Amino acid sequence: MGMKEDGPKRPNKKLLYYYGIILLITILLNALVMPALAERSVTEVTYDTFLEMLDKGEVAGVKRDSDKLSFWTQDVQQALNGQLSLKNLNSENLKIYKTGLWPDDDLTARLKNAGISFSEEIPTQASPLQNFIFNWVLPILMFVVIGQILSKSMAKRMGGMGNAMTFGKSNAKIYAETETGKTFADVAGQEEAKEALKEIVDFLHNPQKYADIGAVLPKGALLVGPPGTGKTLLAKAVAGEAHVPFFSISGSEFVEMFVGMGAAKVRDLFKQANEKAPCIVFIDEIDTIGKKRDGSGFSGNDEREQTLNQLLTEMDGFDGRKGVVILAATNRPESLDKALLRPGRFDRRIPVELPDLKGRVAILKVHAKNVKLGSDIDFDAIGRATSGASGAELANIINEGALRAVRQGRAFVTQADLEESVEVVIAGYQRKDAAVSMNEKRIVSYHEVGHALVAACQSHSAPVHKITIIPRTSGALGYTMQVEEGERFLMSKEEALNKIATLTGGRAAEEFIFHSITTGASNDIEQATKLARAMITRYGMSSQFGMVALETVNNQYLGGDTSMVCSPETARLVDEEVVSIVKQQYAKAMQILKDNAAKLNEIAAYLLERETITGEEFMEILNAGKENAEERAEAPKPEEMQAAESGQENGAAAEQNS
Ligand SMILES: Nc1ncnc2c1ncn2[C@@H]1O[C@H](COP(=O)(O)OP(=O)(O)OP(=O)(O)O)[C@@H](O)[C@H]1O
Ligand SMILES: [Zn+2]
Repeated sequence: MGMKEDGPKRPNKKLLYYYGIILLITILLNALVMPALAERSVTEVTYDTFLEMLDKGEVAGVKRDSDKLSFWTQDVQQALNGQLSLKNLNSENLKIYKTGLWPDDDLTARLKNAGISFSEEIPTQASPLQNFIFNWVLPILMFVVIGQILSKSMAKRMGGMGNAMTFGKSNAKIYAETETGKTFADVAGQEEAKEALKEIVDFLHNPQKYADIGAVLPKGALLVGPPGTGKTLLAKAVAGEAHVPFFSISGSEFVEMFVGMGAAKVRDLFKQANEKAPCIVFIDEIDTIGKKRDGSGFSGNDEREQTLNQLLTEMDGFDGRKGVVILAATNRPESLDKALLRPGRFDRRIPVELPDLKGRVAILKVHAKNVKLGSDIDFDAIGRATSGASGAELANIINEGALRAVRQGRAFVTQADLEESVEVVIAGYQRKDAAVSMNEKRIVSYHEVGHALVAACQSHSAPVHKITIIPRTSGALGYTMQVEEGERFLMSKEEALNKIATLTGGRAAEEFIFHSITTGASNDIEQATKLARAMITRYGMSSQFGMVALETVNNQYLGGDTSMVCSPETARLVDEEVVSIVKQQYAKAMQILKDNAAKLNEIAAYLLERETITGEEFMEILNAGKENAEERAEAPKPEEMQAAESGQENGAAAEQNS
């Protein structure tokens, strides 16, 4: 375990270097700069000027060198004798002169007569000690003081590492949170993750039990999932349940440091963790240091690599039986260096997925625990309307709802508050001041009703929950919200096609009614294209290619950017099929709108007047005077508010008004 000795050694070495440099500077000053300065203050005069000054009695001391004669005035002599304070030495009248040597035999006698001191050697200053102090001790002391001040301020910038001279001993308080105060009860849903973590809690409670039987628990577990799903919360809950200290640091904190500091920080973290064992060490965003090392040799990020290597060394080095458990979180597991995932390191992987309907309802309830609720609250409805929302977003929805209640001067939260805050979280706040022209509002009305009508007239799409043309801060000028009735896991090919048709419904309505189109459909277009492409390349729903993966998803949890894994020729065919799918669905949507032109006009006018209509109102108008109305109502569809879902109509129309 080299790490223990390594820590303190490093700063000592640094200190030595530093003092070495100070010494060097001082020597240089004394050897080069001082004489040069002294040389400057010597004025060269002719020999007869010397004689003249000598006659006038201005010369107080003379020194003979092999090649020159130096002499000086009374003031200098006094200074040399220590009778004058040093600060006067610089003044004008304190001059040392020199002149060439002249064969002058009676000079000695004349000097003697005049009582002038003369020598072969320049008389040393009165106090050699003083000289020593000024030339050596003071400069060195000064450097030491400056060094201390600099290192302190440097340490401060590095996030309170304390004294830079003692890097190895930075204070525990930065990471440690002795009691997190969180328990598994604070984490709603995530039952599998909790189950997997319970073993770790048990181990921390009773390491001896595991040691006795010879079992070794994994040193580390990797929490993997999309942002905001409660990974940090789970790690805290483990520490809370086990009543052990919680050391937390984010991967990015390691990398922002100076070269070598990341590795030092890792060493430091583990040293402290070892001292406080049993404990939890939580490393958030581990991907920032744990990224795959590219074997390209010319790596632009030595610092990161060094930090990662140090982390691996530490993980191998420490004794798992002591009770230090390392939890790390990431939402880009695919980018992690394989070395991190080897046995003895983060060999246990705990998925922390987006909550399902049950999970969402549970999370809403957990966060509503301390919120005063009205009697009309229906968490189930909110849960259904928030498919795809993360725990963090759900927590936010509850809080937004409570804030809205306060704004409206109520003492409790109503269902309307929560419904509005769902929309705030999805699409931003209402923009009441947005100056959307009447003409644009009309276009938006038709666009949204177009979506809704196409959705409602197809058998396999989620019921319309709400249509609104109130602009939102996200730039949406309106949107149609579809909410499925239950949990949803699979999508059939037919449903996928219908979804594309629904997405094209907005643009189709614009074209049908106004014979001109706007930029308002950009988001619809993007989503329709994405889905059509995925059907072909990932879901095997293309008759042309069948069950062949033509794309890989690079990032499972973050937006899922993909890359094609096929020949350029195939890629071209895929593009063609994407175009053809979207075109077909657009034609289908257009046909639906043409068949229901009267309803389209009627509902759009109603929406324009009301600005927001509910799914029931929509269906009522749609079904009025229709015989086959019940057809749709009989096909209850599972949840999933289609992300088009709430289609945000961004685009130039929005930009013009903002
Ligand atoms: N399952 C859950 N139960 C209760 N609250 C949750 C849950 N998931 C998330 N939250 C809420 O969301 C907040 C943010 O979650 P947390 O920071 O743990 O997410 P994370 O997965 O670590 O996110 P990131 O990947 O962005 O770091 C929590 O503080 C909590 O309020
Ligand atoms: Zn749209």
